[in-house]
This record gives sequence, structure tokens and C-alpha cells, in this order.
Amino acid sequence: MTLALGCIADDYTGASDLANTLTRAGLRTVQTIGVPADDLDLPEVDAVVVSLKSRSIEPGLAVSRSRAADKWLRGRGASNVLFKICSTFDSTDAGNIGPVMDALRADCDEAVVLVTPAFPENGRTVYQGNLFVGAVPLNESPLKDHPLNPMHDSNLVRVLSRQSRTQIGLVDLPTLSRGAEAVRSRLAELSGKGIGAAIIDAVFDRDLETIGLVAAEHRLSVGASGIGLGLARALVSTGKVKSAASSGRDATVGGQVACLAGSCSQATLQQIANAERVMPVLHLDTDRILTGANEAQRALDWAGPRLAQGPVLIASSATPADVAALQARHGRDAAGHAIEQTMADIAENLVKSGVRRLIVAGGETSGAVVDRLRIPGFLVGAEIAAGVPVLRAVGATAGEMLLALKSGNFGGPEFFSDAMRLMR
Ligand SMILES: Nc1ncnc2c1ncn2[C@@H]1O[C@H](COP(=O)(O)OP(=O)(O)O)[C@@H](O)[C@H]1O
Ligand SMILES: O=C(O)[C@@H](O)C(=O)COP(=O)(O)O
Repeated sequence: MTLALGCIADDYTGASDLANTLTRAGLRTVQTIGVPADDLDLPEVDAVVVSLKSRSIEPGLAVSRSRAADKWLRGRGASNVLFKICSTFDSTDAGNIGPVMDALRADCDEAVVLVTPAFPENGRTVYQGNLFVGAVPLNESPLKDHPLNPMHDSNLVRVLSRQSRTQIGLVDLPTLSRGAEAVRSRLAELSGKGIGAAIIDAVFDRDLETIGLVAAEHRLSVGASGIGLGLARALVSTGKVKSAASSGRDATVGGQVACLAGSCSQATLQQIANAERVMPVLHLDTDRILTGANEAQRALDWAGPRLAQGPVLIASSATPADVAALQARHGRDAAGHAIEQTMADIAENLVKSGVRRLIVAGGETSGAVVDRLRIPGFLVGAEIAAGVPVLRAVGATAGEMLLALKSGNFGGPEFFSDAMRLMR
């Protein structure tokens, strides 16, 4: 297998978002969980997205895991690697975007790295280096209240400068709108000044296509699904990849359906409220989780008889005020970790008792669940919402399974119903 594109995603929902984008753009794509084991039977593909759970871990660990993924991808012919980060640039001043970018850049000896989290289809645009979420700057968006990485600065040149050892430049929209050659000249100018990475503005998909053409000539780029779209279109339009339709990814699986929500985003809170109208919903008592009570067992006892009748939803999600109060009592990391592990306990036991279709809301939450289920990889199926595909597990010990891993902020108000309709 010679890969046209290698991707390293810093969380699992982000990975499936990117795998979805690449698939829709015509690249045969597989999503793996971690660096694949040698005996994992991978189909012939154009792109592999290696999913890591490295967004909110200690920077040194994020660097070593990303470097291992990079080495594996380049060992399979990927001369071009995309480090997939969140379209809302989720990170802290400690990292992990900057440290991982710096390490991968050094490993492949890239002069200047193109960086853009723009994803216009989901309302993420970048202008003069400032990230907008819909109509508002990042620091005024719901991301200001994220439980793990609250975002308080919309200027990504500043944000990345605080995390990276290299200086960060800007390729602005006027330059970009003059075309690929203008972008190349600007990058050469920045590189000549010793600047090692540049935030690139992008507002429309056509901007991403220009960026993709240039990024395809580089060894490393950093961004969200939007730059993935640009890269995929460039690989197809330059004939490096023959656009292929995916096949055999829609066979029925059946079995019980369960939904788990650990995201506290505004979008997920609305989706849970709407789900209450169509399925039983259990709201976990997060204080009980943090004080060591067996809240997972209470949830499983609640779900058991209901699952025989139809889908259920179990949620830890709470409003920013409640999240802040819980964190004040128990600490941010301890709260996040304990709740994620409870979600993983619940998922493991639900699957043992016959659930075969699982919908998970939240990136970290999805990571904890998929790790516990020991699923090594996914094929990408139908698109439920922008950035959220149906995933078919490959090589899972539980056998045939369908999952949807939803980024907290993604999906329409009826997301859970929308997902169930496509997960047959
Ligand atoms: N009620 C709660 N209070 C505090 N933290 C919570 C609560 N519910 C979930 N969490 C934690 O918040 C984090 C949500 O992150 P994640 O699952 O990535 O969602 P998103 O996709 O919205 O970023 C997880 O670590 C999760 O365990
Ligand atoms: O790029 C994006 O916005 C998503 O792919 C993503 O990574 C979102 O992260 P979570 O909300 O933590 O799932």
C-alpha cells in the first residue's frame, strides 16, 4: 500500500470527521485507532487517518505518539502528512498543537508549515488570522466554556505563537485570493525570515482548494477537515489519486441501539433535550461518579429493560455553570477523567449485553469509549451530518458494529434521530 495522504488526528471524532471529508472527496480512506498493529487487515486505500487521543494529554506524550504515527504513515509512502486538529483550535498555552507541529516539522525537515482550522461547511472561518465560529469570534463562542480547553483568544497567530518554538506568520485572504502562486511567494518570504509556520485565512471552500494545491507540495500541514478537503481535491485534480466511490460499507448490522453523551457543548445539550421526546434519557449524577459510587451500574440497571423496547440515551452533559461547579469541587482533570471512564464502563457493558449500534457525543468521551471497546479501525459509511459519518468497525472483538462519533459541536438539533435513521 502506498499512501497518497497520511493523517494524524488528535482525537477520534476529529479523525472520523476528516475520514468522512476525504471519503466524500473521492479518497479511499480508513480510520485506525492508534498506530495499526502489523496484523490488522487494512484494505487498499489512498489515505489512512490514525486517531490519537492526544489533544488534552501531557505535551511530551502527545509529541511521542504523533511522531510514532508519522513514522508509520511515512513508512507506507505518505510523503504528505496532515496533522488534524480541531476546527475550533482546541488547545492550551501548553499545547498540544504547537509542540506536535514543531516535532513533526523537525522530523520531516519542513521549511514552513501551513496551518488553518477553517471548515466553512461547519461555520469555521479564518480572517486576518482570527477564527470565527459562525458569526462570532472564537473567544465569544461557546468554546469559551469548554470543560477542558476554554478558548479565550481568537487570534490564532498569537495562540500558536504561545505554544510553538518557531515564529508564526500569516497568509491573509487578499494574498490567498490572488491564487496558489501568491501563496507560494508569501510562504517563501516568511520562510526567508526564519518563520516556520503560517496561519492561512480561509472563508470559502474555494479558498481551501487553493490552500490544498500548495499544501500538497509540502511534507506537513496542520488543520481541520477543511484543509483535508483542499488536499483531497488537489490530489484528485492533479491525478495523484483516482477518485473512487466507496463500496460495501452499507450492509445492515441490526442489534440494540444506545446513545452516550459526554459533551457539554451547547449543540449537544440541545440535541439531548430534543432526544427526550423520542427515547428514554438518563442524566448521570456526576457527583456520585466523583465520590466513587457505582453510577455505571445504576445506568446499566436503568438501560437493561428499556433497550429491549428501543434506543436509550445516557448523558453526563451539563451546563457551563454546573460543569464549573463540579470542577471546583473535584478538579477539572479528575472530573473529566472519571466521567470518561464511567462512560467507557457503560459502553463496554452495553456491548456485552447486545448493543451493536452506538452513538457517542464528545471527542474525549468517544476516545475513552472506543479504547475500551478495543476497536482497531473503521470504514466510513453514510454521512449523518457535516463532519459525522456512520462508522463500521473493522476487527472489533464484539464483531460487526456501527458507531457514530460526534464532535460536541456538530450535528443538527435532531442529531440522535438522524443518526439512528442511517445506522441500520
Ligand atoms: N457534567 C460534567 N461536568 C464536568 N465535566 C464533564 C461533565 N460531563 C462530561 N464532562 C467532561 O467534559 C469533557 C467533554 O469533552 P468531549 O467529550 O471532548 O466533548 P466535546 O466534543 O464537546 O469537546 C470530557 O472530559 C467529559 O468527561
Ligand atoms: O474539527 C472539528 O471541529 C472536529 O473534527 C473536532 O475535532 C471536534 O472536537 P470535539 O468537539 O472534541 O469532538
